[in-house]
Amino acid sequence: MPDTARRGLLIILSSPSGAGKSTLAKRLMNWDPTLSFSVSATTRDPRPGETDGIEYYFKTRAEFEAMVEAGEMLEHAEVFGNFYGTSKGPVERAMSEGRDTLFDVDWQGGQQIRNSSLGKDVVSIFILPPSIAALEQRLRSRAQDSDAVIRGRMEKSLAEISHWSEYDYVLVNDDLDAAEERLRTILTAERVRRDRQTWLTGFVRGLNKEFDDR
Ligand SMILES: Nc1ncnc2c1ncn2[C@@H]1O[C@H](COP(=O)(O)OP(=O)(O)OP(=O)(O)O)[C@@H](O)[C@H]1O
Ligand SMILES: Nc1nc2c(ncn2[C@@H]2O[C@H](COP(=O)(O)O)[C@@H](O)[C@H]2O)c(=O)[nH]1
Repeated sequence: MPDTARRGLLIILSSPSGAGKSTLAKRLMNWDPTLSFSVSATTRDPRPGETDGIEYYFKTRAEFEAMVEAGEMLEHAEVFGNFYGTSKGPVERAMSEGRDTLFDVDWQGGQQIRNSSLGKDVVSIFILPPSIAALEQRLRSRAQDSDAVIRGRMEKSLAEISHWSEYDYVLVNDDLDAAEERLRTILTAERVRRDRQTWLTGFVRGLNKEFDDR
């Protein structure tokens, strides 16, 4: 096989709040521990059981703004009244090691990553709930947010859903096992495509060199 370094894929998961991104991301990470999860920074308060550096890096507004000012962020956005963002460093490191990175970001983050210099390595997946009633039921059964927060998130759900067509894939998270299986299939197919491209790039480079050396 030609010796061309393989680049990691950037796998973006977006959905309205409560459709199941974090649940599916955790399942994918269990299936393939070589995946790197992009831990975002946020100004939102930690939920019970959340640990700094695991689910998020919890920041004050001033700390978050300083990261943006320093040009550290690949993307950032205000979502439900708090700031969320992705640091460039860990993503670039994982990519250069050929490791695929999973992102749980809203549509604004998805757009910014797609439009960044890393955009050609993006595979974007939009996750839909089976119904709006199921979405609300999931937010309530998660039992992590106040009634007012859940109402606010439900009000924004259609605006988030309106961006579905910007994504490479759309999948309905009805049955969790079935949705995980569909995600695995997408990832496996996209990896085959990437590896084929990497191989071909090296092969054509070899042909050019052979031609030049004649
Ligand atoms: N297919 C499913 N069927 C039933 N419940 C589900 C399913 N997928 C996820 N859930 C549940 O729905 C709730 C919300 O899921 P999760 O926290 O993964 O959503 P999310 O999209 O990451 O939300 P947010 O955008 O707010 O972070 C959780 O309690 C989770 O266990
Ligand atoms: N643009 C970004 N959006 C992000 C990022 N990390 C998370 N999110 C999105 O925020 C909402 C709310 O998340 P929650 O943990 O408070 O429930 C959800 O839609 C996430 O996808 C990020 O780095 N950038």
